[in-house]
Amino acid sequence: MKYVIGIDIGTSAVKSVLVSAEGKVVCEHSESYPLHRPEPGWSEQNPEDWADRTIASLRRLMEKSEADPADVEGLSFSGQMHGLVLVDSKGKVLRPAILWNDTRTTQQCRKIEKTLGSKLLDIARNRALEGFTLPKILWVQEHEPEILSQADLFLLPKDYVRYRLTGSLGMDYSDAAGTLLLDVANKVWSSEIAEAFDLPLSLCPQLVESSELTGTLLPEVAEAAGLLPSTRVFAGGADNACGAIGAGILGEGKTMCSIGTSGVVLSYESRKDINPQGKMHFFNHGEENAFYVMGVTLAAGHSLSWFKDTFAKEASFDHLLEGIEAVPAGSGGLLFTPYISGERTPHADADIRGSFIGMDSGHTLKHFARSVMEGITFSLRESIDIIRQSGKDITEVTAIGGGALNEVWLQMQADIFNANIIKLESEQGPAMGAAMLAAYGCEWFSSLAECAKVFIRPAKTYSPDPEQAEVYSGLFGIYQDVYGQTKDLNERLAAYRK
Ligand SMILES: Nc1ncnc2c1ncn2[C@@H]1O[C@H](COP(=O)(O)OP(=O)(O)O)[C@@H](O)[C@H]1O
Ligand SMILES: O=C(CO)[C@@H](O)[C@H](O)COP(=O)(O)O
Repeated sequence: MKYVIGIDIGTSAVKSVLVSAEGKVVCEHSESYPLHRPEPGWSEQNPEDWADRTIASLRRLMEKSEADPADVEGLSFSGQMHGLVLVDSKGKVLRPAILWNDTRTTQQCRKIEKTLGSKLLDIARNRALEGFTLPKILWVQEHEPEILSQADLFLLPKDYVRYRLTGSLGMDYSDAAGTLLLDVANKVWSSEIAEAFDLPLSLCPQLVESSELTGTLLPEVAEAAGLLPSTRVFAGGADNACGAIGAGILGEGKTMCSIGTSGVVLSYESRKDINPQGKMHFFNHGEENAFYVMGVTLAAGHSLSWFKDTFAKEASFDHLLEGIEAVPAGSGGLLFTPYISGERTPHADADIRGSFIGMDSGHTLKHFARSVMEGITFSLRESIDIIRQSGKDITEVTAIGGGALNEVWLQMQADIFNANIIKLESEQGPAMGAAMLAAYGCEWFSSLAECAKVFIRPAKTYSPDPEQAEVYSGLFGIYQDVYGQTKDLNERLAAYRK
């Protein structure tokens, strides 16, 4: 039996899957790591935690599966996007990584817009958002110049882990697209953007394709991970690009919805010359010379995990959501907006915060839990609508991420999106996509699409219930009004956020 391994460096944990040549996930293992919030709006992780937990996760995967290490032909990565890792010329990390959901960089975003004007959308194809990497580099330039002056390279989370496992440095196009330093259509670093902010182009790592061979495991890493030093390591991609591969979003007309820490609605795009004018993200795919458009809910799964940790800490997700189907659609008039860390799509607003509207003395913990799930899903529906308005037909959506573990949530997605929802055998889309990149890199298949025919296993389809869809359609209008009605209140409350 031969295998590949996919590793997803998520925000909450690293997840590893061992996948057979038939595309079956024979074993999976997850190791979590902390997220630090030293100031309101900041979000940091220690890159060493990612590397350490990845090696531990590989060791446990090999021990649990009892697979022969000689049968593991290759591995690859998926990683949370945009996080800034600065390393010196010896590869030493210079400060904690600043993550995708850190919103300290509003001023730097305004500076980017002012300096580049329309060139930003022409070259990087995306607007300046707090989560992206260039604003983070400019924040370090302004607030910690002594750190930036020591930096030899910037890396993204999975690139740092790959470097620690193989000793080789590089970044793939799908992740580079989320930095705002890439000329997305032409697949080169933009000297124009770098020069505009006095950044040397040498700060940007060598660019590679996601399926490119980048080396083999360092002997000491191989020993610690229970693998062979000859194991081939392929570059990998952004978690959303890998999620797209793992969900089979490999052709026009295909759409996925991922509910991880963030929430994402993503549609395949083959044209490199479209410019969504910043309404949606537009990034390079992990498939060569393909792209995708995407909308992001900053706190999707995070809203539910925040709710659980705050109000039902001892409960598991399954326990918290047990019986949730008995609460009617609309949660008895309780409406939640998932803006607990600000929002991206359609409201690029780092200052907005969440609300529960319509609290009633009859509401129970279950009403609140259901309204959190509904609010998250309404937010994702806003991205579905923008993609539909751009001319794409969305009748079927593949669901991945931790949120796809709950059947009621899958049905809710069908009802709120008014589309069929496909659940796959494994919800581990990004890790599966990384495993597929390794399988393609190992030349088991002639293309990712051929690999998808074998590796992607639909398990169940959820179709919209017309009555529920009708109820949700009415509520969606009310949901959409909450942003405008709470914006000013939240701006006034911002002074009290300490
Ligand atoms: N059993 C479950 N039912 C519903 N939602 C779940 C369940 N388990 C996890 N989740 C949701 O999935 C999220 C984690 O998803 P995951 O894809 O692992 O995230 P990430 O890749 O960002 O680390 C949690 O924040 C939670 O909201
Ligand atoms: O910022 C984005 C995409 O632009 C996020 O989607 C991150 O890539 C993190 O993803 P998860 O940890 O939620 O999978």
